[in-house]
Amino acid sequence: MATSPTQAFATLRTPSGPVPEGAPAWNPQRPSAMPHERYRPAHDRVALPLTDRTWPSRRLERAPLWVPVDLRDGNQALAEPMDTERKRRMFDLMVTMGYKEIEVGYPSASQTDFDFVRHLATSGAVPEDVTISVFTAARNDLIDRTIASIEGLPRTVVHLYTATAPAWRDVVLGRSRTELHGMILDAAGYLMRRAEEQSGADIRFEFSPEVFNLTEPDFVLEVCNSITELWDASPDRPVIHNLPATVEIATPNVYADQIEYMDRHLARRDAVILSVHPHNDRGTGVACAELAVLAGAQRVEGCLFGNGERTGNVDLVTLALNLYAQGVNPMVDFSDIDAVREVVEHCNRLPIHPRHPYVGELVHTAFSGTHQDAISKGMAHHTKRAAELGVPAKQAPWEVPYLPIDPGDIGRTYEEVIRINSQSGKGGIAHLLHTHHGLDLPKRMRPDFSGAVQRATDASGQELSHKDLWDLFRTHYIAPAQDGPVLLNSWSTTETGPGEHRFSCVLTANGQERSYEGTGNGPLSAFTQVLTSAGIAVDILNYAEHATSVGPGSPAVAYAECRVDGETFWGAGWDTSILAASVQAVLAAVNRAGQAGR
Ligand SMILES: CC(=O)SCCNC(=O)CCNC(=O)[C@H](O)C(C)(C)COP(=O)(O)OP(=O)(O)OC[C@H]1O[C@@H](n2cnc3c(N)ncnc32)[C@H](O)[C@@H]1OP(=O)(O)O
Ligand SMILES: CC(C)C(=O)C(=O)O
Repeated sequence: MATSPTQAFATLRTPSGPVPEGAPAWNPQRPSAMPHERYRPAHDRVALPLTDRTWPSRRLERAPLWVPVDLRDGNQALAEPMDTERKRRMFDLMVTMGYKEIEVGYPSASQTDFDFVRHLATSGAVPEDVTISVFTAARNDLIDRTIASIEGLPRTVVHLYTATAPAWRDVVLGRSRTELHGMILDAAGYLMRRAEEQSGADIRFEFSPEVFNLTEPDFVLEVCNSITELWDASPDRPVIHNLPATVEIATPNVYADQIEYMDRHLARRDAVILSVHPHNDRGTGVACAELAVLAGAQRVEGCLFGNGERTGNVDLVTLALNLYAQGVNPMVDFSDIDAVREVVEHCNRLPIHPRHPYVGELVHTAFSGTHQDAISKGMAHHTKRAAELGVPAKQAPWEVPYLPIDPGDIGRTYEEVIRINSQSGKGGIAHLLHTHHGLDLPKRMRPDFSGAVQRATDASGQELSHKDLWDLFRTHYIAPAQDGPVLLNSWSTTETGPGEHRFSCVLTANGQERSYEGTGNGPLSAFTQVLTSAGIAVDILNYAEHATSVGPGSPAVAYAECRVDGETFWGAGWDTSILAASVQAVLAAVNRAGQAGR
C-alpha cells in the first residue's frame, strides 16, 4: 500500500529509537512526498539581463518616495474590505505620519471604493501637499468610472495596470505580445484623453506591467518606453513606471538586476519615476525593495506592517526603520509605533505578529541571560556616555548590544526590554531590581538570587514580573530577620570610645529570651559578638549598603554575606535607618542558616 505524505511525515517525526515494527521507513529520496522537481529555478524562468551590475557597491543614503497601497492592494486582500470609516482612519494616519502620495482605492471595483474616493474629493480630507492615487485595469469602462471618481480632486495619479508575463498573456488574457502591447496602448491613450477632458485637474499617470519580474526584459522595456512617449513624459511632468514583483520568485539580487537593467535602459529616464512594488512570497520582500533602491528605484509601494495579497506587500514600516537604524531620515514618523499599529490592526482586522520587526510586542525584549546582561551593561554605558558628552540620553549615539535602535525612539518603554523566565540570568534580574526597586545587588550576591529565581521559574514555567522578583527577594532575604529561630526583641548601640561600639539587646535564641551585650570596632562586629555569646558563630564576609532613592527619609538597603556555623548565607535589610537595615541583614543571614538547618 502507498504511503501518504502525512504518514511519511508522521514516521519522520517518530521519536528517536527503533522504528516501530510495521511502520513505513522514511525515505528522503521518495519523489512523491515532496516533489521538488516540479519547480523550476528562477534562473530558468527569467532572462537575467545584466552581468556588469553596479548596485552591490552602492549604499542607501536617503529615503525613496514611499507610497502606501494599504487602501488598495492591502484592502483587496482582506476578508472584510474596509468601509469608509476604516479607510478614512487609515488615510488620516498616513497623512499624519507624513506620507505624501497615497493609493486610496480601485474605484471601479466596488461602490465602497468609489464612495471613498468621492468622500475624499468632497470632505477636504486631502492636504495640499498630498497626492492621492487611484488604480484601474486597462478597460475603457473601468477607466471611465475611475475618472468619474476623482472629479473635483485637484491632484491625482491614475494608476493603470496590465499583466505582461508570458503565463498571464497566454493563460489569463489570451493575447500575444503584440496584441497585449496594442491593448495597453489603447487603454493608456484612452486614459490620457479622458484625463485631458477634466479641466483644471492635475492628473498624472502611473503604469504597472504586473508581474514585471517574470516578464521578458525587452518586452517590458518596449511597453514602458512606448507609454512614456504616448503620455509625453517630461522632467516636470514625469510618468511613473512601477515594476512589481507581483509574486516573488527569485532571490533579491535577481530583482535588483532587473531593476538596474530598467534604470539603465528606460527612455527619457529623467522623465520617469522608477517605482517598485515587491510582494513577500519568499519572505524577502524587504530585501528586494532595498536592493531595488540600490539598483535605481526612486519610489517604493508597499503596506504598513506588510499586509497584502498572500504573504503581503513589502512592509513599509520595516523599510523605513531599517533606514532609520542606519542613520538615514526615513521621512515618515514612527515616534509612536504602537499608535500606528493600533490603527492598522483596527482597519485591517488582522493582528500583527509579536515578532514582527520593530513593532511586535516581543521584539525589544530579551528573556535570555546573556542578552539581558549585555543590554543591562550597554544601557548603563549609554547613560554614562551621554553624561560624558553632556547631552540627554535620547541624543547620545546609540550602541546597546542586541537593540538595533533605541526602543524609546519609537515610543516603546524600557520596561519591556528585559523580562525574566527560566532562560534568564543574574544580569537581567539585577537590572530589573535596580530599575524598578532601586536595589543595587552586590556582584557576589547576584548568582545566589539568580539561583532562587531559576528554581521559582523552573517550578512554575512562568515569567516573573519585576514585582514578583521584588516579592521573591523580600521573602528570600529580608523577611527571615522577622521570622526565624533568632529574634531581636529590642536593641541599641553606643559608641563607647573611638572605634569602640557596644551592642545591647534582648534576643531570643533556641527558644530562650535573654539580654546580651557585645563589643567590637563597629556596631555589626559588636552584634556578632552577641550572637557568638548566644551560641551562633558568625563571620561577616561581605557587606554593602545604599539608599534606594534620593532624598531624606528614603529607605536604605543593606546586604550581608555571613558564614554561619561554617556555611555561607546572604541576608538583606530594608529600613529608613542604615544601621537598622544592616543589623537586619546580618540577622536575616543567620536565620536563613537556621532555616536551612531545620
Ligand atoms: C496584482 C493586482 O493586485 S491586480 C488588482 C487586483 N484587484 C482586484 O481584482 C480587485 C478588484 N477587482 C474587481 O472588482 C473586478 O475584478 C473588476 C471589477 C476589476 C473586473 O470584474 P469582472 O469584469 O467581473 O472580471 P473578473 O473579476 O472576472 O476579471 C477577469 C477579467 O479581467 C481581465 N483582466 C485582468 N486584468 C486586466 C487588466 N489589467 N486590464 C484589463 N482586463 C484585465 C481578464 O482577462 C478577465 O477578462 P475575461 O473575463 O474577458 O476573461
Ligand atoms: C499591479 C501591481 C501594482 C500590483 O498590485 C501587483 O503587481 O501586485
